[in-house]
Amino acid sequence: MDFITFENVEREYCIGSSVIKAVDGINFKLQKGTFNVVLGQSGAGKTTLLNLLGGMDSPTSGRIIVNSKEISGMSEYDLTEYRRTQIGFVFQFYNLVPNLTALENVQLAEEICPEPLDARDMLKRVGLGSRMDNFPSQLSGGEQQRVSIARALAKNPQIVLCDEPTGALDSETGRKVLRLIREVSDDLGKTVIVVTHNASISEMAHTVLHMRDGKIARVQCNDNLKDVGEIVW
Ligand SMILES: Nc1ncnc2c1ncn2[C@@H]1O[C@H](COP(=O)(O)OP(=O)(O)OP(=O)(O)O)[C@@H](O)[C@H]1O
Repeated sequence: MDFITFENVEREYCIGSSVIKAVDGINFKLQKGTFNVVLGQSGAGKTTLLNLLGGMDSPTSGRIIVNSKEISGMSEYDLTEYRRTQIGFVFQFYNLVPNLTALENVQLAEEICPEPLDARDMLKRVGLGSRMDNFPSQLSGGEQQRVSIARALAKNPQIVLCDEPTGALDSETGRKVLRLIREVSDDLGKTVIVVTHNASISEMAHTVLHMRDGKIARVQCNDNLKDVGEIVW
């Protein structure tokens, strides 16, 4: 059964008298537990798509269905609940709280979710078992991104949304972070969606949504997924 469905979804923004169609009538379906990539140039509508799926924005028209529930048209109250319980976010610049340790940053997730996973376990899972008491400023960029992945996982969400998760990292660290995100989908059965400019990442995804000018120009389905180590960056 389809886990995520977008049906004729549009998102317009009005600026003065002009209308920008950030997302312009898109249709796609994604399956549970898969690793997916949204690819496109700057301004193509990738972040808008991610925000719509994450319940941070609502479509101007069309339907978004997640796990058999329509989230387009949900009340603010229900959307807040959806964001809290179903969605983990990983951002390009980590968004960690600077005056909290790695552990405390991950524990934040525990406080807002009904069925969180153990923060210490999640930090161990991302290879930071020995760095739990460090503040973000004491960690490298790749380590900070791993804390943010642990924080997203600690919410125990169905879906993990990643907006340019390797954008601020060098290529080797980026590979390690991507391998970790892929493992999350493989081992924990999470549905992962990664927004990126980096076309080479698409070879490790089940589904690639190629976006251009707010539209999905092509949906690419891969049967033989490459490991991140096989990808030419
Ligand atoms: N809140 C907003 N108000 C007005 N216009 C917006 C808003 N959000 C996005 N847009 C516009 O919608 C279009 C798509 O933006 P979006 O951020 O989704 O693209 P993107 O593919 O993620 O780009 P990038 O890779 O540069 O982040 C752009 O023209 C952008 O300026």
